[in-house]
Amino acid sequence: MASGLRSEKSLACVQAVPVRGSARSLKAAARATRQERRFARRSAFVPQASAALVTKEHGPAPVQPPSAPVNVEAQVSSVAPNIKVIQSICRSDRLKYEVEYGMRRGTTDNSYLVTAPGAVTLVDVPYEAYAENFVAALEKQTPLTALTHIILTHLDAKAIPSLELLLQRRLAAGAGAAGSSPLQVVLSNPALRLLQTTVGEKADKAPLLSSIQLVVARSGAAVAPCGPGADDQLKVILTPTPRWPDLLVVHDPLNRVLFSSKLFSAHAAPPAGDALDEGGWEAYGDDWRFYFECMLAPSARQAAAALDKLDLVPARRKPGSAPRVNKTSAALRGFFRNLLGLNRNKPDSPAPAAAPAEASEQLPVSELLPMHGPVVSSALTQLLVEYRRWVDEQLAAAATACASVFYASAYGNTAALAQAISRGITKGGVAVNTLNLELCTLDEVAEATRTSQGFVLGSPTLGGHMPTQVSVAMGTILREPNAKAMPCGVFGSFGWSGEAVDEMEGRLRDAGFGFAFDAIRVKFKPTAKDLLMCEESGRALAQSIKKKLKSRETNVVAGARAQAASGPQLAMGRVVGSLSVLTAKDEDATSAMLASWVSQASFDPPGLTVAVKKDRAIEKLLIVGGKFAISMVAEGRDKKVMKALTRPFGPGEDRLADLETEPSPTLGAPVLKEANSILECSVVSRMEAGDHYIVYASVLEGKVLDENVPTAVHHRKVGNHY
Ligand SMILES: Cc1cc2nc3c(=O)[nH]c(=O)nc-3n(C[C@H](O)[C@H](O)[C@H](O)COP(=O)(O)O)c2cc1C
Repeated sequence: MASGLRSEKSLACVQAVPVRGSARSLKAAARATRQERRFARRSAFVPQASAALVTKEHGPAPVQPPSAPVNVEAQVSSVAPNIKVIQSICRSDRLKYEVEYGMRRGTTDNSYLVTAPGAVTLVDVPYEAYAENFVAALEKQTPLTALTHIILTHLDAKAIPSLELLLQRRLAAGAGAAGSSPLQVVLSNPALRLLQTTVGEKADKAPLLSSIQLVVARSGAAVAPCGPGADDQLKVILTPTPRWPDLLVVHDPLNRVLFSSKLFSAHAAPPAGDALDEGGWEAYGDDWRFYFECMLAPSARQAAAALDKLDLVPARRKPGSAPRVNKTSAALRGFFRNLLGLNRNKPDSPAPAAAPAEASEQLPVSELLPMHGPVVSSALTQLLVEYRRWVDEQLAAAATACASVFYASAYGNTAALAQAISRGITKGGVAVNTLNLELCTLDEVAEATRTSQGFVLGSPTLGGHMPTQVSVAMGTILREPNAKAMPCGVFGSFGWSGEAVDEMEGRLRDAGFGFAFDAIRVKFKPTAKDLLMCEESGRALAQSIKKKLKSRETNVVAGARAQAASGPQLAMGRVVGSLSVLTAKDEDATSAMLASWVSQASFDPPGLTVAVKKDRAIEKLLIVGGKFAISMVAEGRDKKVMKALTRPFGPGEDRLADLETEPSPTLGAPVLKEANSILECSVVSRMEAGDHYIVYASVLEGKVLDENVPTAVHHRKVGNHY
């Protein structure tokens, strides 16, 4: 298709190709129409547009408002005696170059500096916005002329300016003099091609490539020293995924750390002075999971292959110059392997730890050094266990049902919608394959359609139409014989007229397709409410797919559920809870749910827990720091409330429409006028508990509205449903 990066599929934002030449932009600005000028004033999020999507046929490009400067900082910390991490940090959510939404906690781009006798190795360079700060921080750690190796675990087009700046400064500092050994840049083949086509094509930058030696990484190859011993060599392992075909990780056997690149990353900026995951799972568990769901869940097969290949085993840091043999005891190793699910197909296999470490492919790790977010140390074992579980969940879902999300996006707005819809599908228990139409081939579109049970199509409106990439892909989808039987949906961001979504909807409707949710049209950048609606729409598609698959199997009626209930489930049904309505608010997004699994959990400070099913869209609003209100339902008024909240709701539908509400005093979240008391809460922590999250919240405010009526109790017959 349009882009040169044909083999790449992508969940998130397009590989933006810079629109070159300010002169061209100025001329275009002079020709901009009134509407386009209005667009320029209103469009808040305008990163570099994708030149492949925004073509001349769409008319002159609107004036781009100057991007507000993003505050970035660089923080350097030691993570091992000879390893430093340079964290390029953005504490706002403005740097959305990968995950397009939900980046409330900022992010970091991590680079690592490994010093060994005769070698100084830099692992990764950050995104261009950090370039100046990063190079300045690096220069404080080592003269640039002392660098012997750079390993690029993944090369994004937007990180290339940082690499260029580093190489320029290195040359200016006198590197490359006759007789000096060249700087080796180790990278995978796809990254090499990207570097050659971008830097190599710029006349002023091409000489930078001749100042370095490009080394294509082979899996298992030792690429640079990491310590004094002959065996102390950084080893490269290729772990490509459709989104990141160039991905590789690097193992340091001396320090027992893995430079894990995108794996085990999170978009969260640790507090100043903290490079590690202080606070462990409680502090970052949600961030790791969110990153996994957005970035790796759509490539679960490749993520599983990478985990199998790496075979990571938690190990203690080697004291001093201890021998290289992994001393983790056989029993401990067997335990971890079971925990990580690595023995699951070989129940009778002998304890793998019996073999010496050198003979096995296992990689002992005491810390994971990812590309984004905190260094994983205290939560290491749990994160390894959870990754395996998340991957297995995705593979299990994919074995039964899969949906494809096809989209294109010039400015990232439609990409943000695609991500939220994809997450909703995943949460609904259906595997997702998200393809950026600008980066994938038509064969991939056809193959994805053939292997899916539902699909969603997203497009921005450019020049009054959907871009050619979307229209051509749509033709491919329509030609697939199985497509018509699938539930589908359309979505898109637009500026003023929004024809693309109408065109897609019209063509699909005319061809007799059935829609799982109403067309989603969002003006410019989606708000919190739009994204919540997208998640709900994704979930609606997942439900529709599952319903179709189920209708082919035996129908499980509600009564059968009770009959099939076992002793423990029947006994669990006798556990009662007080009936309440939980309402959460975030910017313009509000959601509500009936909650009877609410319990007081602390006297001082006053605190309570609520169990929230993992697939609920409201879960997104109940992250740490999220605010919510609880309305305790009064006895005698429970039937009306139950009726109003247990009916099915469409995506974006007001769940409180049938109930009388008013804003709560401090948070402004809607609360029931007829409640006997209300509580306003702030989420302190949450943990996974089977198919629910247990949310612990401190109570900020509370008020009794009706002293005389007790709270309604929710009685059930069985414990396998509410
Ligand atoms: C060159 C150009 C032409 C556009 N033409 C239209 C148009 O005809 N109608 C419209 O509603 N919006 C138009 N827009 C606005 C985009 O649809 C809007 O910015 C949208 O948020 C882009 O979505 P994206 O971020 O997914 O690319 C245009 C934008 C550009 C840059």
